[in-house]
Amino acid sequence: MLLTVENLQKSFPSADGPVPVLRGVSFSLAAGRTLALTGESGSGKSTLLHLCAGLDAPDAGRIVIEGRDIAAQSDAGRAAMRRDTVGLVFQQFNLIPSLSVADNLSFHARLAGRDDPDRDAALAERLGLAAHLAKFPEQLSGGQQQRVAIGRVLAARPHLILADEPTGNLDEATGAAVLDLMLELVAESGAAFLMVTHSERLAARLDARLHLRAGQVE
Ligand SMILES: Nc1ncnc2c1ncn2[C@@H]1O[C@H](COP(=O)(O)OP(=O)(O)OP(=O)(O)O)[C@@H](O)[C@H]1O
Repeated sequence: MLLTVENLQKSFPSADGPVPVLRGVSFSLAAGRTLALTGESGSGKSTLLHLCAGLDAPDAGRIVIEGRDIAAQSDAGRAAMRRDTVGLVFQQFNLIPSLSVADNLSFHARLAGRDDPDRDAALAERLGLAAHLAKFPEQLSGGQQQRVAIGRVLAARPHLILADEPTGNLDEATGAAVLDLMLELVAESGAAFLMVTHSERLAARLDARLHLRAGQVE
């Protein structure tokens, strides 16, 4: 299994004491498979995604990525796993405004030491960005910006791609087209893909679904 999550627990502090958000979540995801993470607002989807990305640490339980327990790593070890193994796509595109589209595309691959100009050019072509490489993010539409964010992740060739409502800022038609393209490129890359979505329709396009209710898998 590429990703195995076992009995994950996470609470957040509040004035009335700790509030449990994840209450024993377990699942696994194989390489090349896509999984939609659904559930009501507040059910713990983003929290689960952030833990899988090593952006936060669980209170209990295990997150094993390619045989390594991410929670058992030091901060530096977690940062290295994020850089080398995991790719993240958020609802906010999070592009670097001062860098051109071309430099945004290759940014993560460079950090991971996997920069390949020929591959980047082919990826830009597939993403419909070839004519926009010298532009800056603010000169692109939302759909184009999200395609840059997706390309930036794919260019670094992560084995696990985590996406938090990646089409949430796009209109329905643009969102559906961007998701199709993302799924096609993810399938070609062989990565495992975990995506938070509120949309039943988008969730149905992935191989499987994990539905959270009040911090537990339903
Ligand atoms: N850093 C934090 N500190 C305190 N509480 C938090 C924190 N992050 C999340 N929470 C709480 O945890 C619960 C779950 O939040 P989470 O964002 O994981 O839900 P979600 O299912 O992704 O919701 P949505 O669909 O609205 O994005 C919420 O009640 C939220 O207020």
